Order: sequence, then C-alpha cells, then structure tokens
Amino acid sequence: MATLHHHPVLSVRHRPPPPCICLLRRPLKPHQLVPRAAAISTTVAESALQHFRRWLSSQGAGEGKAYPAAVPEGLGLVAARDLPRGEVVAEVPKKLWMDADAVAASDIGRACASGDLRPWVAVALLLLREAARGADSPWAPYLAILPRQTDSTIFWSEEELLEIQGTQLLSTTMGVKDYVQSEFDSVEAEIINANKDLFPDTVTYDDFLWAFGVLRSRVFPELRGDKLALIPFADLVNHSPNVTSDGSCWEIKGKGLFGREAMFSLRTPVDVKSGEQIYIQYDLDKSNAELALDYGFIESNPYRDSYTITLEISESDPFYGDKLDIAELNGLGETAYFDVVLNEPLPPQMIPYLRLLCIGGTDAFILEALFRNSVWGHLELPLSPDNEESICQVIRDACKSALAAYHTTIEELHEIQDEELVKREKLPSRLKVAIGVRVGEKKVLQQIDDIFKQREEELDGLEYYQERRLKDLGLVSDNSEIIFWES
Ligand SMILES: C[S@@+](CC[C@H](N)C(=O)[O-])C[C@H]1O[C@@H](n2cnc3c(N)ncnc32)[C@H](O)[C@@H]1O
Repeated sequence: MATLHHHPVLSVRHRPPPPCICLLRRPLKPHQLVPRAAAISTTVAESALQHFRRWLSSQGAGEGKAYPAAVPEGLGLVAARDLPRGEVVAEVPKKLWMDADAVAASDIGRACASGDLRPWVAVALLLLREAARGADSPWAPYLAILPRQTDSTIFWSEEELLEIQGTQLLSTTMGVKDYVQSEFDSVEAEIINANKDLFPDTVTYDDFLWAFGVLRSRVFPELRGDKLALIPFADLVNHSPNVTSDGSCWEIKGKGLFGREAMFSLRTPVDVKSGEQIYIQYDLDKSNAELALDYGFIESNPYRDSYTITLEISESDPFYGDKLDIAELNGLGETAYFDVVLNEPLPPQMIPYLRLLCIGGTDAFILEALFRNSVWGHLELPLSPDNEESICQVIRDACKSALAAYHTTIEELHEIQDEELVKREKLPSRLKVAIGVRVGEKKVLQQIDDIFKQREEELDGLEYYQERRLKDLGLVSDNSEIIFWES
C-alpha cells in the first residue's frame, strides 16, 4: 500500500518570516460514511459463521487446531485444543487467497490487466465484484462474514471526527480518504464505467472505501505491493498488546518448482489453552494513531503515543541551496519527518536539522563550502546563542499553536477526566480511541515543549561554536577565560 505522509507541516524558515505550523483545517467533505450494507447488523449471524466453517473444511483450510468464533473483537480464532507456542493454527491454500493471481484468473482480470493499476486497487475491485456476485462467488461464505466496517477513523461520522479535531490523526485520516477518493475517481472512469458487464450495479465511493478498509485492516503488513493478499481464516486473528514477540508468526510454504500448492501457514506466537482465543502482535512499530487508522483500536502503552514533527527548508530562505545541500549530504532532504515518542529522547537528527534551518545572520559563515564536510558535526552542538534561541522559539511556538487546536489543553481539569474516561470499559470504542489519541498527542507535544523550555533556560550556560573553536586553538582556558598570551 502506498505510504502516505499527511502530517501537519511545521515549516521552519530563516527568521523572518516567522515559522508557522499549518494544521489541516479543511472543512470535512460531505462524504456519506454509510457502509455498503449498513442495514445489516455488525454481528455476524451464527448461520453465516457455520457456513464459513463448512466452506473452510471443504477447501482444506485449517486442521482442526483452531476455529473461527464470535469474540469481543468481532470474530476471532479460538484454540480447539491446548496449543504450544509455534504450533501451526491455520493453513490456507492459495486457491482461497484474494490476491493479484486471483484477480488475473477472475472475470475482471482482463479489465485490470491494462495500465498501471495499483495491486490494492485490483484486489479491492475483486472484493467488490465478488460481493456483487452474491452466492455465485467462490468466496461467498468468506465475504458474508467480513465486517461492514471497523472502528478505523476512515469510517467515522463527521460528529465522531470532531472528537479528534486538531490531531494529526484527523489530518492523516482526511488525507487517506482523499487518496482513496482520487483512486476511486480514476478506477470508476477507467474500469468500472468502462466494463458495465462486470460491474452492472452502481459502485459508490463508500463501497470502495469499505474495500480499502477491509484490506487495510486484514492484510498481513509484510504482504505489500504485488504480494498483497487477503487470506481468509488467517485474517480472523486478533491483536493483543500482551504478545510482544517481534518475529513473524506466519510463512508461505510449498512454493517453488517441486512444491505443492502454496499454503499460508499461521502459528501461535504464545502457548494457548483449549477454548482460549489465539492472538498475535500486529505491529510493534505502529503508533496509536496508525493503529486507530488501520484497525480502529489503540493501546495504553506510552511508546505508542507519538507525534510527527515535519520540518522544511523554505524555498524563500536566502540560504536554501546551501541548506538543502547540507541536509542531503546527511541523508535528509528539503522536508524531514521526525517521529517523537512519549518518554523517549528526540530523534538524534532533529536538533542538528533544526539548527540548520534556523541559521542566519552572522552564523551563515558555517554554510560556506569550506565547512561542507564538517558542518553537521558542528550542528550537533549549539552553534550560537541566537541560533539556539531560534530553535527553541520556533518549536515552542509551533507546540503552543498545535496544542491550542485541540479540544482541551493538558492543564485543564477535564483533561484528567478524559484520561479517567479512557479507562472506563463502557465508553464507546470510537470515543475511547479519540480520547486516547488526543491525550497521547498532547502529551508528546507537551514533552517537546518542555525539552525546549528547559533548553531556553540554559542558553547562557551552553558552549557555542566560537568558544569551542577558540578552545581547540588553545585560546580559551577551561574556566572560559580568553588567554591572550602564555607566560
Ligand atoms: C484482521 S481483523 C481480525 C478479525 C476481526 N476481528 C473480524 O471480526 O473480522 C482486524 C480487526 O479486528 C479487530 N481487532 C483486532 N484486534 C483487536 C483488539 N485488540 N481490540 C479491538 N479490536 C480488535 C479490529 O476491528 C481490526 O480492524
């Protein structure tokens, strides 16, 4: 799936003009967030589940070690007997996967073969086509148990989205929906409307968004690009924060010249008792905002709370070319993203990059070609009182304005109540996600502001480039006195 960068941008430029933080303030588009089959209950009927189970065994999936069942997270996989860690719990033959090969072999294969259709769009079209075929589809029992929507923020109503006003999650969500809309517009024109025999019924943006949401929440993260595949049965496995093993819990077996048909094989990452649910870890690296966007839940782990600071070298900066050159020499670019995680130090390259952005006036000598190879090393330490003060002001102003855009500020009493609310079981799941992400982002912003506030207070005691240079030349003593001559 394409990587989307849709964070509010913190544009830091050489002073003046003043840097600004631009948070996405677009009015929400009047998308109807009603899923395709909203009238259908979100709870899967027992008969559909039984039909799905029969279908799985008739197709040679499973092996009796785990079975699909209704669980608190919707559907899930339950152990049919005690299973030790590493035991295979689901085996799904390739003929059941919904992937590029299934698209090619299906009646939409010809229509999807032309052009440069993204793999996820092709599989989304397959989902929609097969859903429209109803009982005639070979995947009908699987399609019948797919949720009509999840709690992913892409499915939230405008009212629900108000709860994440001011957050990066809102901006990312709107960016993703815009992206899906633009993919839909082109696929509608080029494939859906051009192949009325294959898509006789109207396919709406909401249908397409549903298919996108299904893929986003169910595809195993490593199955990207051309390998993107929906794996019925295995994709019922839910996530638990208690599973912290990093390694993959699945593999594809039997591929190759003499191999039997490819088989997706899922293993339990932990011991499970008979009748208990099997869980995996979806992704240790995802932030709460990413979990909310992809799956519609969050965790209470502080390491999931993060805020992405986006810094840019402004084209109007008089030293634009030199700064860009230096950034590129050090593996960065005109725009750089820094993920700041709660209770973690700032990403190591963030402060040097900030110092670079804020260079101006008498500090500009450091940008000269002569210093090109050593400049980054100098930027890892304070350059000048002016420059250091600038980076503090720029970040603190940006944090202040970002914090002001949220529902509440961290100091307010009702914020503490918000945190209490999250702990309450009864809270609607989407509100829980909204409050959790909101509070998490604000904590990280507050943490960033605190770091730069403390730095601001220490400005007088810092050692700057000129002082370091004089020391290197033996012209300053250890107690910072200038030595004019040795006795
Ligand atoms: C891969 S599917 C798992 C099967 C899904 N539960 C179902 O009913 O089809 C991922 C979705 O399951 C749900 N889910 C998985 N783990 C969860 C968790 N720990 N808490 C809440 N929902 C979870 C979310 O809706 C998520 O988008």
